Amino acid sequence: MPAPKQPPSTLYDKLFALHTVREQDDGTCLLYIDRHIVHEVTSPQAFEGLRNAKRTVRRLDCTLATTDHNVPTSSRTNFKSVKTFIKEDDSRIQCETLEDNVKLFGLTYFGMADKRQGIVHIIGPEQGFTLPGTTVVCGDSHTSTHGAFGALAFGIGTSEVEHVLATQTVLQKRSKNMRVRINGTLNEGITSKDVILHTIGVTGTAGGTGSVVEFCGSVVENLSMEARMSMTNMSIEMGSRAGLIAPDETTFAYLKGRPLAPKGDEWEAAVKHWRTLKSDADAHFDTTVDIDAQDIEPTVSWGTSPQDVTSISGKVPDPETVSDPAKKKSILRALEYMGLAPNTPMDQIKVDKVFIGSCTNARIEDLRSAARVVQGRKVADHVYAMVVPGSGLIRQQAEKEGLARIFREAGFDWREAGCSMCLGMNPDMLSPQERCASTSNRNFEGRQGAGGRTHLMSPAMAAAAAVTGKLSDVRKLMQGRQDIAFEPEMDVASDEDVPHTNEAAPEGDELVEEGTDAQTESAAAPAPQASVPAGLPPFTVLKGIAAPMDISNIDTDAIIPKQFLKTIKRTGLGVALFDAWRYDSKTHEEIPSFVLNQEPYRQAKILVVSGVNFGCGSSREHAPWALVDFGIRALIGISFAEIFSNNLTKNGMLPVVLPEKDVLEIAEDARQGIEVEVDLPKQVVRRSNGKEYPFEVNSFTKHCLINGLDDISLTLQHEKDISSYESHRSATRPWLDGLNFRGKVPVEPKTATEW
Ligand SMILES: CC(C)[C@H](C(=O)O)[C@@H](O)C(=O)O
Ligand code: SF4
Repeated sequence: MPAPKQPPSTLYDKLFALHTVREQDDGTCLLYIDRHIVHEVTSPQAFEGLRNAKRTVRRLDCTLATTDHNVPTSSRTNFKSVKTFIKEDDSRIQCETLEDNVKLFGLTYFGMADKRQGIVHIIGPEQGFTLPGTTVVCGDSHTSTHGAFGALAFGIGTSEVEHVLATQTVLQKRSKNMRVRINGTLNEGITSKDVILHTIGVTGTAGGTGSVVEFCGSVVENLSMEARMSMTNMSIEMGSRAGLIAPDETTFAYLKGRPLAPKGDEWEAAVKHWRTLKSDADAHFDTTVDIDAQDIEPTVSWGTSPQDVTSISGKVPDPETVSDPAKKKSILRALEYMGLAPNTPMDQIKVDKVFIGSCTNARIEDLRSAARVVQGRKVADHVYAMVVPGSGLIRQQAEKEGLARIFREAGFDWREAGCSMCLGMNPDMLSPQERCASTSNRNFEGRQGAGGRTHLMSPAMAAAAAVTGKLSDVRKLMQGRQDIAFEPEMDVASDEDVPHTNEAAPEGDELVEEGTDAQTESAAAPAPQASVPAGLPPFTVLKGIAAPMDISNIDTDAIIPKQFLKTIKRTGLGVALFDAWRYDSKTHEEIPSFVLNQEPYRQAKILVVSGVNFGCGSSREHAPWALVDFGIRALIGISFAEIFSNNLTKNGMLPVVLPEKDVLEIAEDARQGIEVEVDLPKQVVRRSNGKEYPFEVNSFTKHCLINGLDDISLTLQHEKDISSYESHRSATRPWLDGLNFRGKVPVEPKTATEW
């Protein structure tokens, strides 16, 4: 009998189906995770959970750890250990905690002494750990980067990190399908960073909410892998769950020969499978956005959200010309923060600092493109400019190609790999009011340092700003210039002949060679039995004071700023909730006008948000932890960012989504200090006048919240399904098993009983 004809599907639909271990009646699916990358910021509490429950890491061969956010980018020539190298206590503790967990659980780890260390989203692709057709997760919102390979890649919160470590799965609902089609030919001097900034300007930061976005069209097809990654990296800034690009010959050529990519016959089999990974011609997309390449100019941001962009030949917007009051208010607020006057030509804005780095633009091509602009020029006198390669290997390659020399001769600071000034969790930070031309992805208030002002742009544009001292059209600087070719192939293996900047063996890194056996053995260790569900406080009916907030796009950096992410605990963050808005930065006294500093809102149990897209940006679960620690258990709003919303429910909190009209009515009670009731069993919000507002909630989420159930124990009840999925995966996609890896791996893991 012929196989039933499959309906046309999108690449996302195919990837989702390929990874579904089981599906519940309400559509919640258990998805198998092929690749898990771990960093020091979002993992300590997850490992703590595993330790407490005496659970092990299910698939050591599918998990890779590195340290990136907290690491100083100063020279590592004298690096001995994290303990002696990292001066800030909280940063050091977070990195040491990762190293302790790496040893305890037996993870593969690229530590600071290893030249393969770097930003999570750079090292995964660089090593061939990220592969087409896989699911990739990390406790980090920019995991979307890996979607450039045709992988379903998305950020998760810390509770989900723990879930993946223990079960190698996540619970997911299907997203909608969105397509961004970019056709035509890019003009001279336009890079993929301009393309994605322009696209976000068109869609807005909430344009992709609820969707997985596939980028396609001739422009995308002609981009290199590095350039594609800059685009999928920023797909999270459109609010989408993930960004995807169908794998093609460019993808395969990039991956071939990478240390963790399949080899020999497995390579052939893998490529055969990868070639099937594309959307069918007649597949249905819920939304399509068409962009004409000719409309894209060098693009820069002027405000405090990645959607606040314009062309370098444009001007700072004038709020007086905007009729929508909410939009006008948000422009006014952004201009005040950015210290910009309306109608200022963008190319007259002077900068103090230039940052070339981050998971968006710290790859070798990015450095080449910046070096082309910089060569033979000097950094402007009043500017401090830095280049921070995305990994130790990129740094090494750039030195080999002479790029480092070009930067140094021009007056750039040439740094070691890490997240650096992208979010200032390490010593690289802006001072208040300092203005920075940055190749990173977020220009939120305080993102690069409290009071710092960020303008997002491409590496070439950032280089142009460095040498001219102001935002500048890079095309003018390139006129009549000969293009320099930087051709050497990048060596991504762990080559012991090439000395790393760290000569000494690290104290903390007890490493053994060739641990593949240990890896495979422990990967095959029997999964622990389900324990009694660890208790979350059950959520039934909540009645209390509701605090009103009416700003749109409140990001998680605002809810809990970066300096508070350096904790290894879940508790105690309530005092830091909305820190920059709640306390004066100089006196640290409460700002009386901020709602949570007022009575009765100090006792608020509910937030009523009458702006859209609350919780956008980072995946930090610290945001819900801070809210719950303050006393908030429910949020009522028009729309919430997806990772944030997920993180709420994993912490026993309820996001209630209602139409704007309803939210505004409830906000009225909130403003008057009247209590509001959220009834989860009946799925209604009730005002004191008795008016009820019904809301939707996924039945599985409702069940877990009402019963205070933790997902891991529930998932482990489906151990048989997970194991049989794994057997099928090994039989059909064997290249995904085991780390095909000749490098160093940590000492053997302890077993749960040894703890
Ligand atoms: C620290 C981490 C949770 C965060 C993220 O999720 O994105 C960070 O990488 C960021 O860019 O804000
Ligand atoms: S966005 Fe910045 S902080 Fe986040 S992972 Fe990328 S480089 Fe690091």
